[in-house]
Amino acid sequence: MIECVSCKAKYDSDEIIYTCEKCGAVLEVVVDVDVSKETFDCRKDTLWKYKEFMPVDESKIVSLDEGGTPFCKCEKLGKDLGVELYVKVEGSNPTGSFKDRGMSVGMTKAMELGVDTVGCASTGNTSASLAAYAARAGLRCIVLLPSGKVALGKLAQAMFHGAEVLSVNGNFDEALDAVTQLALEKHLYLLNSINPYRLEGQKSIGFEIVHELGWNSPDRIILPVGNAGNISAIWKGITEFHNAGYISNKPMMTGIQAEGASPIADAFRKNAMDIIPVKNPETIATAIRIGAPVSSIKALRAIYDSNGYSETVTDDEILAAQLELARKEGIGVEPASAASIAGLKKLVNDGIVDKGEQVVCVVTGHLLKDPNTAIEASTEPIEIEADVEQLKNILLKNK
Ligand SMILES: Cc1ncc(COP(=O)(O)O)c(C=O)c1O
Ligand SMILES: N[C@@H](CCOP(=O)(O)O)C(=O)O
Repeated sequence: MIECVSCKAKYDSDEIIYTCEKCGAVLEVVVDVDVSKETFDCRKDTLWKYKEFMPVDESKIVSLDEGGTPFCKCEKLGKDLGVELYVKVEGSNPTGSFKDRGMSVGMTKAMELGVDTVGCASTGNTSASLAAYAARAGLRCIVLLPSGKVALGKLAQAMFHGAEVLSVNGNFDEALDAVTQLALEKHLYLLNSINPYRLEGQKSIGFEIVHELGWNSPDRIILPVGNAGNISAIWKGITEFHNAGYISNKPMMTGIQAEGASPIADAFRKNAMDIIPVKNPETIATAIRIGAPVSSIKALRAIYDSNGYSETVTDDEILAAQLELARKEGIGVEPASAASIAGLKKLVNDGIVDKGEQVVCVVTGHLLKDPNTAIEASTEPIEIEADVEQLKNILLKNK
């Protein structure tokens, strides 16, 4: 069953519907599961390990073995900040971002519904993931990208996996409005996170975190927020495991936005439930360059209900955190992902995060998604001849 998050109107799971016909709010899939947590033992480490919680037809699964991503303890960074820090490395998914979790379940639903064309608007990662999963499923794929604002790696993925790529003169929010209209006119099945089945896949990040911690919740989960689906999904997953009795506590959900694209952090500051959309969002972290997040209600609920927090970080803070994570811990992430680390640093400094807290930062996409930003932040290679004496000189000079 699908339910409106606001007026609680109910819809059949066979209906292709994205928002409530009665009040216009976003929808969520209601799952009712009664299995013991031991059920998941000895299963392959993909999100389908938790298949009882995935409300789709098991015989139609479209998968690239997404999920089961690394959960790295960051001793050095954690010590510097005075917290017990873990990083959930979502860049290790098949196309290099957490979107694959959502796409696997969303594409399975598409197969169940028998659609022939799927589509999305994207700042890059959704399109890369959708293109790969559509190829796997054998469906036509249309993606709308804001012209000139998509990182190179993501664009290459969408094109190479065979999506029909449309470059829109406008920003992500405008592209999403346009593709949503196409979906409402039934030209394609929309697989942005406004589709509640996308979030069913992404909730598995929450499942894996508490499972990794021995069926315990961390004190806090911090993640970057753009269209606001992921924070909502992780909270849904945590809540479902809590309701199932697998865990007894829940984390403070903490959403970080870029300063130039921060409607949710702005609403949080005012203790409000409604956002004021940002007309011209701007940030170097193109993945979260979003002014009107479709899941803002779900995200703000997650933050308020969990006694969580929301904060902004500057582009400079994002780039510094990206470099620090790469150099101190060997974890390469794209700029948007580093917003979680930048946010943690700011919240420690401001005394919002307590010393000794157990914190999980979700880093959402791989470094190679945005090679240009990485190269610009690095020192150029030194040109030399293949000469041992010259090499030795350089080694000694740089020691
Ligand atoms: C790498 C990356 N991080 C974070 C986000 C933000 O996630 P959400 O839109 O679910 O808030 C996105 C896309 O939106 C992304 O591509
Ligand atoms: N960063 C996203 C923006 C779209 O988000 P979605 O989760 O609603 O698909 C992207 O990668 O395109």
